[in-house]
This record gives sequence, C-alpha cells and structure tokens, in this order.
Amino acid sequence: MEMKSPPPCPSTVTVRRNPHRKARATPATTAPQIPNVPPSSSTTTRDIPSFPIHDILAIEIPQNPKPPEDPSPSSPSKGPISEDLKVYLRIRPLLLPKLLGRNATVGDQNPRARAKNAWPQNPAKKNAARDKSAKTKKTDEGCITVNDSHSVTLSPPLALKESKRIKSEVYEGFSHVFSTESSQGEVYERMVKPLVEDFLRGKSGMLAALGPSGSGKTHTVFGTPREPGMVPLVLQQIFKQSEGSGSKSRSFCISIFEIYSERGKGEKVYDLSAGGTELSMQQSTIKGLQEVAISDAGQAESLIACSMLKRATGMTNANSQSSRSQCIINISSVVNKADEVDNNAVLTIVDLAGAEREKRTGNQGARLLESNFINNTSMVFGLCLRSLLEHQKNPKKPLQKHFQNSLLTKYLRDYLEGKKRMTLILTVKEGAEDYLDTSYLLKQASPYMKIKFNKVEESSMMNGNKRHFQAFSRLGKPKRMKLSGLDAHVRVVIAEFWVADEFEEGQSIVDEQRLSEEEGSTINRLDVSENASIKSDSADLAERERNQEIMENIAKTMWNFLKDYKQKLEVAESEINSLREKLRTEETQNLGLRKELEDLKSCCTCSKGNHGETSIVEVCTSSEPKIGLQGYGSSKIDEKDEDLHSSSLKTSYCNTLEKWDSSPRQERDAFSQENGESFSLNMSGFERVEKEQESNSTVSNTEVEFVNASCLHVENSNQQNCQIGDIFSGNGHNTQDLNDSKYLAIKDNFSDADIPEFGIGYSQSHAMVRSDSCSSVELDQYLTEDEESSVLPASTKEDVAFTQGCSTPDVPESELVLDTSCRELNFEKLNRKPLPASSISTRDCSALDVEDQINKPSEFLDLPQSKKKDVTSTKESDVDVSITKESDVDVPEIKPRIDTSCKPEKPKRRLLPASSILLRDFSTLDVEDDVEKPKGNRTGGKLAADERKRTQESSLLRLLKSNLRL
Ligand SMILES: Nc1ncnc2c1ncn2[C@@H]1O[C@H](COP(=O)(O)OP(=O)(O)OP(=O)(O)O)[C@@H](O)[C@H]1O
Repeated sequence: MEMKSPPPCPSTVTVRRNPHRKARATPATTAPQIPNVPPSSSTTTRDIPSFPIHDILAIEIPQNPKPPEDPSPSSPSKGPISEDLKVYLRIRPLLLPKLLGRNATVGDQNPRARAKNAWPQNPAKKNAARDKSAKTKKTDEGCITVNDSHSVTLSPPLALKESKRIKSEVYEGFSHVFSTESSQGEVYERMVKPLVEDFLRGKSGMLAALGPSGSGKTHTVFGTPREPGMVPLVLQQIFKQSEGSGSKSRSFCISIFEIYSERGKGEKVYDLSAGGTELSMQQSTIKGLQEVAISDAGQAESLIACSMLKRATGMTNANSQSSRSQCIINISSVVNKADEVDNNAVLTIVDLAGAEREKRTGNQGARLLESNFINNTSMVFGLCLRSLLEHQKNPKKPLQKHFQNSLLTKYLRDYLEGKKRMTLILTVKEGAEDYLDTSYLLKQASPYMKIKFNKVEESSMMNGNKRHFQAFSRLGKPKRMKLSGLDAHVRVVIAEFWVADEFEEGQSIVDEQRLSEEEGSTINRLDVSENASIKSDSADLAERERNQEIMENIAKTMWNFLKDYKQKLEVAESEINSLREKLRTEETQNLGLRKELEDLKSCCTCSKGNHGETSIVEVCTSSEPKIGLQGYGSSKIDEKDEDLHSSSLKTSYCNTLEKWDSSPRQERDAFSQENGESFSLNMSGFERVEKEQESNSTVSNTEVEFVNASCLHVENSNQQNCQIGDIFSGNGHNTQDLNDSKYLAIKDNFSDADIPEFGIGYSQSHAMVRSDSCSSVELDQYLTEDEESSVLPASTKEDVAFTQGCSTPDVPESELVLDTSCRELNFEKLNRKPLPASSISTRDCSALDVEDQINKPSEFLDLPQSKKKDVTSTKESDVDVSITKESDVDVPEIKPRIDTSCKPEKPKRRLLPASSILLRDFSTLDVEDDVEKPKGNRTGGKLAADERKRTQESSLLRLLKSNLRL
C-alpha cells in the first residue's frame, strides 16, 4: 500500500459555510487530505485501512458544527420528520495511466501518469518535458482537500492564488464526503443503501449525480464491471434482500430512458431499453416507456449494459466517453400479495450530463450545441432547487416554475418541488485544473443542503398513485373552470362522462386516501389491494390520458356549441322583442283605426238612423189602393229587397210603360194639359244605393234605392186636392231612355172623371210605375178598398208594398232627398217656375209647410206642356229621393235638402213635388187646410166638379181621420 504523508498545512484556509461564507484561519482544521490510494483492489483497500490521523484531527477540533448524522443504513425510518436534502460529495481521484488505457484522451490523462513515449526523444525536448512535468506536478497536487466526512477545503491553484488572490474555501455540511479513496461500495453503503432500504419499505426516492464533465458521475452511477456503480449495487441489494427474505411477493421492474438534444434542436426522450424508441412526455409522464420486469440482478445488469450502449456519448477533451444526454433509471417494486405490508415504490437514479466549459472541453460545432443543452439543463435543475430553497426560507416567496424549462426538470418536478425525497451526489475532480469547475459546483450546490422535505413519509399508495391522483385533480380543475359558464344540466351531463369512466378508480383512491389519513394502520391493507392494481393502472394510464383528451375535446366542443347556441338565442330574442314592439305599434295603430272606424260607423249609424230607416213611399189618396215603396237604409239592403224592387217594380214599370207608351202621345199631352199645371222632378242618374253609399256615403242616396228616378214629374193640378199623380217613367215625356230618366208625375186631377195617376219610376231596372193614366177610375173607386183590385193591375198589387196603416192619402211619411250633385237639370226652359224635385233635398228639412208646397207649384202648372217636357227630360240628374214613413200619424215633415254641390240653377219658383214631401215626423197635417189652402188656377169651374171635389175632400177627410184613429 502506498502511503502518502499529509500535505503541509496552509497558512490560511477559507472555509465555506452555507449560507455564510467566511474565510478564517484554520490551521488546526486543515482538511484531511485523503491519501491518494491507487484503486487497485477494493478488497485490498478495505482490508488495510489508512492511518486515522484525519479522524483524530477532526475530533480534536470541534469548532465546526457537526453535520447531521447520517441515518444508519439499517435504521428504520423515523416517520414523517422533515429531512434535509442529502448532498454527498465525491472526489474523483487522479487517474493512473494504467487505468486510463491507451485510448485515453488528454483530459483524462494524468500528466503524472502519462505513458512515456517508447521512442528515444530529443534531449532538449526531453528536458523541456521534464520541466513541464515538474511544474504540472506541482499544480496538480489537487485543489480540494477533505477536511472531514462532511467538509472539504477548496484551494485555488497557485497561479490563481497569486494573480487573483483567491483564498481557499471550506465547504461543509455535506452528508458525507467521499474522498478519492472511497470505493463504489463505500459510496453505496453510505449513500444509496438507505435509499434502497426505504425503497423496499415503500418509500420512493431519487438519486441524482451532478458534476462537471469527467468528474465521475457515470462512473458512480453505473460503474464498471470491476467497480459496479450504484445501479448494479442497488439491483444486487434488492434481489439479495428479496432472496434472503424468501418472499416472492414482490416483483421489480426497471425502465431506462434518456433525454437528449441532438445538435441542440430540441429535447427528445428515447427509451434505452430493448426495442425502445423515441418517447413523448406529457406533463410529468413519459408515454410509452417500457418497464421491464427483472427477476435477478444479472438480468438487470445485462439490461442496463445494453441500455448504456444505446446512450448518446461523445468524446471531448474532458472525457473520452462523455455522456451527452440525461439518463434516468427507474426501478419500481410491485407487491404481488394482497396481505403484504410493504409498499410499492420507485427508485429513480439520474445521471446528468456534466456541465462543460468551452475552454475546458474544446467543443465545437454539434458538440458545442450539445454542451449548451447540457449546461442549460444543469442550470435549470439548479434553479429549481434554488427556488425551492428560497421558497422554504420565505414561504411568501412563490415557488418558481423553472421546471418547465426542460424535460428533465419536468419529469422530476415532484422532487424538485420538495414533494419527494431526493439525494444528490456531487462529483468533482481534485485536480487543480478543475478548480473552477469544482468551485462553481460547490458554490451552486452547497446551499441545497438546506432544503428540507417535510412529507417524505408518504405511503406507497400515495407515492405510486400520487401523480395519477394529481392527474385527476388537474383533469378536473380546468374543465370545471371552463364549464363554469354552463348551466347545471350541461354540467351534470359532462360530469356523467367523467364519472362513468374515471370516477370509479378515482373514488376508490379518494376513499383509500381518506382512510389512510384517518387510520394509519389500516391504510397498509388498503394499499395492498391498491398495489395489486398498480401495474394495471400504470398500463392503463395511457388509456386514461387518452380518455382525458377525448373528454376535454368533448367539453370544448360542447362549450363552443353552447356558446354559439346562446348567441343564436340572444339574436332570436332580440328579434322577438323587435317583433313584439312592432306588434304593439300595430295594435295601437289598429286600435286607433278601430276607434276611427267606430266613430265613422257611429256617424254613419246616426246618419243612417236619420236617413237609413225604412222609407216608404206611400202615396195614396185613400186607404186603398195604396202604393207604397219601401226603401231600406244602406245597411239593410239585401238581395231580397233588391229583387223585390227590381223584379216587381220592373214588371209594373214595364206594364206602365206599355200603358204609357201605348197611350197616344196626344192623349198624354192632353192629359198633361188637361191636368193643368204640373210640376216635374227630373231625377236621373241614380246609382244603386250601395254604390252611392260607397262613393260619397250620401245617406240620402242610400235611402232612395227604389226612387232612383231620373226624373220625377209631378203633375199637379191646381186643385187643392191631394195630389195623387202618376209617376210616369220615361225620359220626360219621351220614353226612349227609360233607364236614364224617369218621371215622377203626380197628377191630381180634380175632375171626377180623372183618376189620379200615380207613377213612380226610378232608374235602370228599378222602376215602378203606378199608372192608370190611360184609364179613368172614379175617386170613389180609388178610395174604396174593394175597388182597388179593379183599379190596380194584379202585377201592380203584387209589386207594390202596401202600407196598410196609411190611410191618409196625402200624408205619407216619406223623405225625399234629392241629390243634385251630378244632376243635369235643364231649367233653361223653365219659365213658369217649376219646382223640380231634384232641386229639393228634404233631408235636413225639418219642416215643410204643406200648404206652401201645395200652393207654390201652381206656377209650374202654368207652364206650357212643352216646357214641362223640357224640364222633365233632363237626364242623369242625381236626385236622392228618400221617402220614409215611420209612422202613420199624419204629421208630414218635409225636409227638403238641396245638395248644392253642383249648385244647379235655382228654380225661380218653388214647386212642391209630391216626392219632396217628407212624411217622416209628419206629426200634423191638416187635411182640411190642405184641401182648402191650395191655391192656383183652377182650370175648370164646373159646378159638378166642385161638387165632386167636395165629395172627394170629405172622403179624404174621413179616410184621414180613420187613419189617425188607428
Ligand atoms: N472514483 C473513480 N475512480 C476511478 N476512476 C474514475 C472515478 N470516477 C471517474 N473515473 C473515471 O473517470 C472517467 C470519467 O468518468 P465519467 O465518465 O464517469 O465522468 P462523467 O462525470 O460521467 O463525465 P461526463 O459528464 O462527461 O459523462 C472514466 O474513465 C471513469 O472510469
């Protein structure tokens, strides 16, 4: 064994304390220099321990606070006590030439151990090399010395010390410092074995190796066949312990993958197991990562060896086989028996790619890009731990999410956030040329020793399913946030999707978690049952994640659909509101129109009430025969009535016309002449009542449906007898155009031989002619009802509406409205003051003195017969003749109304046509006066005629009185 005397104590030593850095003189506490023991054989090294002078020195100087005792490998867990992050430090020894091999790079070679060139050399060069070797030997004495098992002293190289006056620094607080002489076994025993035991007890853990390139990370983790690393030793320990216990209830799986960035284009995950391909990472889960079940350590070692052959490595100036990727190994234990108390756990071992300095490695091109990725990952890893430390120191300081910046930190998120226990091993090189790398690492990593883990006593169930359980939490929160705007029904529907698929497992986990919190001992049994399904859960994890994505898509789709539907509903509602507004407006307008219509109707009704009443033209000189024409108001006109008037009257009209036409013209003329004065009312152009009503709503027109005579010719003698004339239908005396003009001729023939001829004709088809002009009927016969039949033709009797109540011959209730709006009256030849009926509107005539009416036409009677013809031949004179009878009380109220819209020429003399007598409200009528008062020229002064006249008057008086009694 090669013994080496301890190096001379430096005058001043800088001891680095975490977090304080204080340089102080520690002459007595010089870090014990671990003898540079050649790693010949581990067995030899263990058999012959080195001189314990360092331990003795460490004991004598108790100034430094004693680091926390490392838990005994065999000591059980002390429960959920907060533990500090364990940080170990391993110092790689300077490699001997024989260990480096022929292919060793310059960086790997120790100048002292460099193989000499077998060929003879130039003496000058040989001397120069000797000098250089001597100088290098001086500088490579080492920059780091182990003070004790928990502290080291980092001494800058002489050049730096002289030039930059950098002082030595003491770094203490490590869980353990493995000197260059420490073997793999020792490292395992002190550092990894506690993790393995916890792992076998169901505690998950992680071991991560950090350090500069070539510092021995890979060597520590994987080792060599001769010096197996931590992974092989873990596997050996696992199977050894399992075999020792004789229990086959536990099975183990191993998975290995790497995170690599080729040429710095991005991080990728590769499965390093057999048949492994590129993988993808979602959140903290590697999708498709193979877990290979292992049954013994040899199988596992061969598997790891094969995996390491696939790992990305490269040659740099710092390391001939420099790792270019982050390698992660997961060893999981699965408990097969339900009654097994032990828990399931995962032990993760991470071999990080070493940080590199460009000057040191000399990387260029793709290698330099890899260096950037490696350094970036190391930096992110350190930032996460620093953030965790600061967060633990000051809880108000939020925990930064640096883990998002690299896949490695994403995968190790739970560890980097202090949720799982983690162990770090820092590897450094003792060479002086590695001072900067070592110093940088120690400065950065030494504070991590203050990191604490408060919840390391998690159950295996929680460990194994925590991520799974958190996945449920992460699954639910964002969806519920998104679905917060949905109504309850949709939420229920979506929740059913979740519940149906995932709630069963989640609920069981939740229940068991609750039980684990409430019942500490019972949780293990539940864990056993849960652990039985852990393997299937992990196998179904990908499927559940896929279901999760599907459900998220469904939720998004439903959300978008409901959003669009809501918008459409809003639009529809707005349209409905607008339509409602329009409807209200229309209703208000409609109401207004209705009111206006009602007003108009009421006005019309009033007018109709005044004028639309049943009008009856009853012209009779005695009770029988009576010729009455009933007219209806506009509202009461129907086809029946129309037919009545049209057909019946037409018949009579035609008959009359026949009679009239058949009579010789001379006779007619003679008749007119014989009757002396007569007046004619020329009424023409009456339209149907309905048309008139529609056109101008002239009530008077509507009331005279049946009296649409173009001309009303009343021939009246000067006799004072009631004039019961003939209403001749025809175009005046000319009967050529019967439709256009008609005559209403009331002829009062006072001669006994003469029979009053009464004819009413109205335009077009409605014509009524009661004419007996050609026949003479005695007045007695006329007045006698029995004789009526003989006087009146059958047709006439049928066609004419009789009003039985009217016994007063000359006092019928009638209303004569003469509309002269379109009347064309020819009064040019009216020299004898004829009073045309058309010129008289009886509508608003409140009263009319019958006497005057009877008396005044006397002048008209003086007209020559030719003049009369001219007057009565006027065509198209619109005359409203309304003859209304409301009561049989003979109080004639003649309401002549003259529509002056056309302002016809006012007749010089008023003639009182029979049609102008408004019998409506005819309250009083003094027949005697009527008989007596008529003035006019009597054409004949025969005594016999007077006698008959008196007889006639007396008869009429009797008749009138009888009617009045009725
Ligand atoms: N403790 C040790 N004892 C003996 N040899 C060691 C020790 N540590 C490392 N080595 C050797 O040093 C060389 C580099 O070690 P290693 O490859 O493990 O460094 P590294 O930190 O992994 O480098 P990189 O980060 O570049 O991968 C290897 O040849 C290895 O055998």
